[in-house]
Amino acid sequence: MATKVCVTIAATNPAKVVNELKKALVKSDYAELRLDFLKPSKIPFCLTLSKKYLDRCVCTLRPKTEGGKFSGTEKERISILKLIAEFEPHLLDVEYNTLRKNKELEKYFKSAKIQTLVSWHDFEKTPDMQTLRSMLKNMSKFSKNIKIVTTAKTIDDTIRILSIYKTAGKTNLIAFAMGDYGRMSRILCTKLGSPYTYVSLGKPVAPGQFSLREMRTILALEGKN
Ligand SMILES: O=C1C[C@@](O)(C(=O)O)C[C@@H](O)[C@@H]1O
Repeated sequence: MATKVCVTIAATNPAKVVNELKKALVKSDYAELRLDFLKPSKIPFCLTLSKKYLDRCVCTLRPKTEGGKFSGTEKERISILKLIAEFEPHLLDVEYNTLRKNKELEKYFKSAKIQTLVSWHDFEKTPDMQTLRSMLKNMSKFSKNIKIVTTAKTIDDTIRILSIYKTAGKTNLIAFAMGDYGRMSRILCTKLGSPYTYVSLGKPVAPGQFSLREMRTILALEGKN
């Protein structure tokens, strides 16, 4: 099966988002809409403009506490997350820490049968194996789609994050590390079971991201993509 990629789109106005989305989806399987890069008031219009592509989109509304840009209150963010859910994207990325603290939101997504991607990031390090394993276990209570993204400062960090695929069980796990040392994990995660890997359209949105062109070139070396 061909390896799948997802272009992160972090544009700051709805017209640009749709423009980049159209470009991205020519060569990418999915696109991630980083809706936290938009003013909250512009998000509904952006979703309407992107509507026909949303079945290939992962929607993300990352708060500042998790390395995102969302500028409104947490109450606003929760209500926008519910609005995004109504548009039924391919996946709705929701942080583990958001779901853990908000049982009502968890119930809402479950009863509306929303496909969530429960996510957790560490922008400083890659925790030890035991911590990673228990994160995976705890996150799997919320969704079968799980994303754990850490920061690698050594090759051992990169090997450790990739090692958690051994305990992924039936989950759809996306696990890799950011940073230069983590770059190889962005490729290898797809070989270990990740449903896709994140790339950029041009400039990296996160440390170590390959561009769509670079990743497609790397994957084509295998002859199956
Ligand atoms: O979680 C991720 C992965 C990412 O941080 C990356 O490192 O490619 C990019 C983010 O936009 C996305 O939500």
